[in-house]
Amino acid sequence: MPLFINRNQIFAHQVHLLEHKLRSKEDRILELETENALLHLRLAECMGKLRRELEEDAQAKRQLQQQRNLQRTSHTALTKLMTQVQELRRELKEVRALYTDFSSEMENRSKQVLESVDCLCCASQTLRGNEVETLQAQVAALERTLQEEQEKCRTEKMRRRLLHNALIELRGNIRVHCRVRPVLPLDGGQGTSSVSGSPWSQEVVQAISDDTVLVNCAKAGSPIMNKMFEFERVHAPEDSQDAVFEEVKPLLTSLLDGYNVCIMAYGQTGSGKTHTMIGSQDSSGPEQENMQGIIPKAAAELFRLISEQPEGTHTVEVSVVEVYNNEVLDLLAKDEEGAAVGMKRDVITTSTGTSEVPCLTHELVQSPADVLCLLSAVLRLRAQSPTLIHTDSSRSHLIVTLTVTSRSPNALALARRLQRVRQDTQRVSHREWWSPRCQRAASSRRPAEDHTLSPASKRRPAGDRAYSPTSSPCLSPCHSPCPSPRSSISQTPLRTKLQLVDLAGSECVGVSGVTGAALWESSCINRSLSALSDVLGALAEQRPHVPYRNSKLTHLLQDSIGGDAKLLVMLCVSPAQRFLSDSLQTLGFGSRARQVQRQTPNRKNAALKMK
Ligand SMILES: Nc1ncnc2c1ncn2[C@@H]1O[C@H](COP(=O)(O)OP(=O)(O)OP(=O)(O)O)[C@@H](O)[C@H]1O
Repeated sequence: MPLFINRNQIFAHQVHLLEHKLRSKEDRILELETENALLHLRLAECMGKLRRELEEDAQAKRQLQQQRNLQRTSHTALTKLMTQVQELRRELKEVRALYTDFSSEMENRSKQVLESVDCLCCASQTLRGNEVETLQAQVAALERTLQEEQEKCRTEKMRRRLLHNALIELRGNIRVHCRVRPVLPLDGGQGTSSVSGSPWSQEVVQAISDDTVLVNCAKAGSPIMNKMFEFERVHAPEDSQDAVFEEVKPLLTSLLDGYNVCIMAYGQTGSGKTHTMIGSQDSSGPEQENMQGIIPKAAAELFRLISEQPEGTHTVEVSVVEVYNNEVLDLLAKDEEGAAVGMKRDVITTSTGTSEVPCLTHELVQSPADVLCLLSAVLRLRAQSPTLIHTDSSRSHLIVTLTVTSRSPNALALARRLQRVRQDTQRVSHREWWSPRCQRAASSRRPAEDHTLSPASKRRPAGDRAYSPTSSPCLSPCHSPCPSPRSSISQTPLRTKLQLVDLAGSECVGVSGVTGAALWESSCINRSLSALSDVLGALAEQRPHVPYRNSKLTHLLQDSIGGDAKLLVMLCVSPAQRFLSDSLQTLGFGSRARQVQRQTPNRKNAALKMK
């Protein structure tokens, strides 16, 4: 073994030892770090657990608080309930007490009543026969008084109506009635078969009294906005055909007093014009009579009135025309084989200024049944076609005219008076017209044939575009009374016309969904109705020029609208929301018609003098 230990070796040994120590320290550090990391992990886990536990704790506390709140509110509610139960018990006790009192009182009273009934029975048994008779007489007298009072009331009502009618006549012989029909499946829109369930069929037009219609114009969801319209008579949906006719009937007596009468139904498509004027055709038997409209009922009433006149003094002729696509068709005309065909006719203005349809077929009728027979034959010819609104939509205006010729002594005298009045009026206006100044103006402006024209037609303003120079003194010897010398008027019968008009309905083509030929029909209908509206507007504003000739319809009805006929416009309206704007338009038309102030006719004065 060497004695000397190399220092280097010692150092190396020490270094080795130190390195060993270092390594073991490093291992220890590594171990400690690993431990530290594990401890961190465990700490994090513990922290998470602790946080969760804290949250659960907080939630449990919240739930506890909620439960406590719930307990508190339920306790309060329970207390209230208990108080209410106590109050109810108290009230029940009071009611029971009241009931007991009441029942005992009732018992007492019924006992008293029974006693008094017993007494009365005894008394009645003891009543002498003549006392009973006195009582019976008193009852009879009371009943009589009641009947008298009822009669007085009826007379008073009638007097009021007559006064009302007189007032209307003073206002110008135009009266406007309105009929609101019931809500029908067609109001609900296409494909709807029931009246309920569709917002369109909501009732917005209502007859609120005998003479007032109320319209709720508000849109869905917005506040109520009402408009009121007043007419001479307003019929509610439940009013029957008879009730409607009763209000029209008094007009017919005027026919025999020398007035022309015109009854015209106006309204949008499907509003009930045909139902009102002609009636329902699909029912049979006695029911059919109730469903008859104004035309058949008016014919029956006319013949009834005639039956009260001296026998054989009155004749009635019927003519029926249709205004279809602004053409006048004679529905009673027959072809060579005798088949009914709608034959085209013209409308002209006669020398007396009245409108006339030359060559129009007039059928002599002897009874209302004859009129019905003719009517049902011509209705087959009338243009009809289905639209989205109405399956039997009339595509034309129908004008049924009953001309009454009266030869009774009274009528002949009245006719003489009328002729004289007319001749005098014409002479005066002729003198006014044919003044030297006018002569000069006329000779410079008009061709030679003009002096065949009547003063009435000469006075027509130049703006009236259909001015006809072809007028002759008498175009239709049978149906246009013309001015004649005084010697020839002595036997002229009295002729009056009853015109019954079922107008075609106005329609919005977007809603009715018409195309092709029906679209053209629609535009013709709307144009003629707006011409009618223009005529009324011009008359209401008393404009010098009234555009009768803008349409065949207004030209045909010229005498009835602007002349001295008694005119009744029957406005037909649907009550439903779907047709609100159409209904407003119809009611506006009626209001305009009411504003027309016509001159009191000369024939009225003559008729009054006759009486
Ligand atoms: N007051 C009413 N009561 C019961 N039903 C009615 C009434 N008015 C109309 N109707 C019914 O409503 C429908 C349409 O009526 P109507 O044919 O008279 O309409 P309109 O006005 O003549 O239509 P259009 O102008 O299109 O010919 C018909 O089925 C008719 O029976």
